[in-house]
Amino acid sequence: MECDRLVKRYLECGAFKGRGIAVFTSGGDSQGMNAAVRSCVRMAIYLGCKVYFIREGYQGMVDGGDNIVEAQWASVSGIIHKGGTVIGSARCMEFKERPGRLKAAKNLIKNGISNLVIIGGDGSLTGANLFRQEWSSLLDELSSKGEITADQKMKFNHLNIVGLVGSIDNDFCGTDMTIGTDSALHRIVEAVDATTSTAFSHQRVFIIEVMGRHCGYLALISAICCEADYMFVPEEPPPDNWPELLCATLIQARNAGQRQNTIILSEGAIDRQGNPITGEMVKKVIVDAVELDTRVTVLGHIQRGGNPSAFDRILGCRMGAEAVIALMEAKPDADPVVVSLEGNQAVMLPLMKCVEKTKAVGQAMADKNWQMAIDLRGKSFARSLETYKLLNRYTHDASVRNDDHRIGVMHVGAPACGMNACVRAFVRLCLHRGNTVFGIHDGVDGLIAGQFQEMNWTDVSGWVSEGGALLGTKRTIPTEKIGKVVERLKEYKINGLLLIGGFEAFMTSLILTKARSEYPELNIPILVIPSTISNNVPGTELSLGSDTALNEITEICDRIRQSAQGTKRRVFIIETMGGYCGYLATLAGLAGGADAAYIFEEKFSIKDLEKDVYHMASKMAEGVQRGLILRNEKCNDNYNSDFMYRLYSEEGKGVFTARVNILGHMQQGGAPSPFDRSLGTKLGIQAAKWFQKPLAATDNKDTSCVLGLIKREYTFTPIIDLEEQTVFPLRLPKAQWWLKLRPLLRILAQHDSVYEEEGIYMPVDLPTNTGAFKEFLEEEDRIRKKRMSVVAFDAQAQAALQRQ
Ligand SMILES: Nc1ncnc2c1ncn2[C@@H]1O[C@H](COP(=O)(O)OP(=O)(O)OP(=O)(O)O)[C@@H](O)[C@H]1O
Ligand SMILES: O=P(O)(O)OC[C@H]1O[C@](O)(CO)[C@@H](O)[C@@H]1O
Ligand SMILES: [Mg+2]
Repeated sequence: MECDRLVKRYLECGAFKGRGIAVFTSGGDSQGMNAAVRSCVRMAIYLGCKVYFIREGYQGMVDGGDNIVEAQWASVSGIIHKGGTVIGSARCMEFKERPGRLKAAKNLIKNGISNLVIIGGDGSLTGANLFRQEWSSLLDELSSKGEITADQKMKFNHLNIVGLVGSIDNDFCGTDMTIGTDSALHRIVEAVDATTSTAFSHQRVFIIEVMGRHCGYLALISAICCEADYMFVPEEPPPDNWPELLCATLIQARNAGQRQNTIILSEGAIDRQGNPITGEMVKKVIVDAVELDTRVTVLGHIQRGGNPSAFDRILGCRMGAEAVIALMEAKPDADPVVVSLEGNQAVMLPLMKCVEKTKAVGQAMADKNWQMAIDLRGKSFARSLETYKLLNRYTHDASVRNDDHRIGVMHVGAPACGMNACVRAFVRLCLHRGNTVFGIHDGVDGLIAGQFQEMNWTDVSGWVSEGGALLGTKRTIPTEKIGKVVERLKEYKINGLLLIGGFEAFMTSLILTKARSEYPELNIPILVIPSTISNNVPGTELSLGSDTALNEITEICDRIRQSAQGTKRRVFIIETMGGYCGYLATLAGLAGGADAAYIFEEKFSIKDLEKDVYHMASKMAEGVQRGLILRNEKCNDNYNSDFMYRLYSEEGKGVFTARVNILGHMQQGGAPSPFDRSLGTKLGIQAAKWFQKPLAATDNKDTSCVLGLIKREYTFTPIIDLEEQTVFPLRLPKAQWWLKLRPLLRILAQHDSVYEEEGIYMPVDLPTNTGAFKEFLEEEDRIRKKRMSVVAFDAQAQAALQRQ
């Protein structure tokens, strides 16, 4: 099987021996900062650097002393699941002035540090850039005052900096997501789901104020995720007559049968004159004009609290490692970079350009150039804004009507979170364009049985927050039943079909498309939206529902590990779903800080298992109490969960005990994650737009596609083209982008084999004068020593047991 390994980076262990590097967190804390700190420390140690924490952000740098401490591998153990930042963060006024920065420079040089990883927001990164620009003049001043030696001045004449954007606000231009934003959205969505139920009981209006400073991202996405009736964001102040518009919207919703309303207000919301719009102002408007019972809830710092989401942990891991590599490879004359995320790819962007662009948004807002502010926030922001507006208009769009369109929407496969949001958005936009939409219940079986429901605007109200598949779903594919499917489609005059589901939806579409020559009635546009927790459908990098599943697994792993507190050394073997696809096991392994994640795509032998068991034992010997091993349900028929349990139990005797957890259907999740809600909504919109073309009968391959997310773009790929990109017996796409994350998972788990793999599996006739051969020997030596320490520990433990 072909794997997407193109992006694999080869870096030798110890390649940058002796370099001094420091990592710190600054500005408002955010969830995921710990994952980034952990990753920086471990990658730096892997590369042979001496790595320091600077506690309390710039304040610790200015104060020096105990605030600058060397970090060890174990210093970052057991922190990945924690919110906030274990090394502290601060807003430091002293650093804004030169004397403060002078003290900071002296403290860094005293500790031999001239490489900095800054994890913070735009302010922190601006400060770091200024510091770097001033560095040589600061050194001149320190040297002239005799506070550093000439040697030190020479040795540390250059300051390298790399930025990681850690902030819940997602206000930094250049990255799709800043570390912490996704977790803040989790908090907001949980809170709004909670207020919605009480609002329903009392028929109330809730105005929820969310953070974000001058950026409306959190407000905008949470408005989409929570079906808010009205929203205020700073980048697009409401029209001057907003009080009337707002009240009319609320009344319209009530007339349509809604018992409650949600209004999302960004803390930075302003009117078109630039004056703040507050929760109390909005409340007064509603109470005075329409006398609805209204409450204001300010979510405040709750949004910055709690455990990081799976996404933020993974983002922190990826960005942290990339930052250290970028720092080590930085040339003195090159511009400093910020590590960003573009789609699924980590990219390095010029830090100052991003800071300037970020500042330009503020300027555009100050100039009341709202369109410019939106454009500068990026395409995704503008698209989200459009999505929100489209779904909140109750009126039909008279300008673009397609009244002859009769489109069916159904699920095929297992339920996945986000499916309902997708149906809601699809139904509403289609209705908006004058189409007739039929919800087909219970998949292909329901279609054949004629379970068609004509959908109205209000039929899908409240669907975004619902897990599972409200239309019902089944795994049946129409192999032997094409004739019956065609009969029903004809009966209901269906001239377009949307399938939202997993590999079975893909198969159904392929079967129907291939049957077009036999059944001309199937010459209708057919679209598949991949939606499965397994993330195994070709034509997309991410399928709907997989983010919720990942969060479920991550949370369960946290709980399982915690359950062993007080228990002596224990290893948990956790089996995840996914069929043959190792996506969930790998990503949950990264998010959970797992020691290993076994997947089908990456072959492993008994030797690997043996090595991992010894590795685990040696970690335990060094004081680690708990181990986490993930295995995908189909990673290997013979080395199944029971086998692994027995292996770990047997080999761990006297050192640790083992337990197995097979997670099963709980991975499908309860309430959808914010990402799945918003992805489902956006995919539904894209699908509805796709169907607005004339629905002419044609067997053109472009009329049967998969709608996926590829490199952050919504992409329509003809299903016929995807056939050759698929391994059908394994139900897998041939290329899977996430396989490139495997080496990182192993490095962060201190899995020595990873980057020396070539060394270990080297042919025996390797010339002995090569570096690779030397590495091979060193690796052998390391493993041998580890084994000895395990054996020694084992003997000690056994002796102790005998004494009892
Ligand atoms: N222009 C600047 N020059 C020097 N230092 C700065 C500058 N701007 C910010 N800093 C330093 O960075 C710290 C954090 O900045 P700020 O409070 O703007 O938060 P941030 O990094 O933007 O994060 P967030 O906005 O997410 O809270 C400041 O307290 C200060 O120490
Ligand atoms: O924690 P503090 O200092 O009260 O700052 C709150 C601000 O920090 C953030 O949480 C992050 O920048 C903003 O959303 C909010 O305006
Ligand atoms: Mg900021």
